[in-house]
Amino acid sequence: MAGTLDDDAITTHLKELPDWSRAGDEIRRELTAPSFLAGIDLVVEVARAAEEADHHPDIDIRWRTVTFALSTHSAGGLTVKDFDLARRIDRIATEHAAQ
Ligand SMILES: C[C@H](O)[C@H](O)[C@H]1CNC2=NC(N)=NC(=O)C2=N1
Repeated sequence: MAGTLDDDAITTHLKELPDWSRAGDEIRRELTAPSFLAGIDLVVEVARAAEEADHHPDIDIRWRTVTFALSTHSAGGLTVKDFDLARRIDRIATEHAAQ
């Protein structure tokens, strides 16, 4: 299993992910989809990517606003798996025109 990253490594990863912010042991991104259903489509695609990676975000859906939170619960902190999935979510968001 991937080990937890230290503060320096987390800061370095976050520099490449400007839409994500750290909140303790997790990173978060809030997105606004063009419509409620577009947000749901985005969530479904992220869910497929999460299953493929066997790594699952916490997801909050409020009309067109979707928030993803990533943490590696089994490791007790942030690992490369979180940043890999964050990059994947960014690509999916771009395809869905979510900001
Ligand atoms: C057995 C399986 O690999 C684990 O339960 C996975 C599933 N998805 C997970 N997702 C997240 N975010 N953190 C985990 O520690 C985690 N563990």
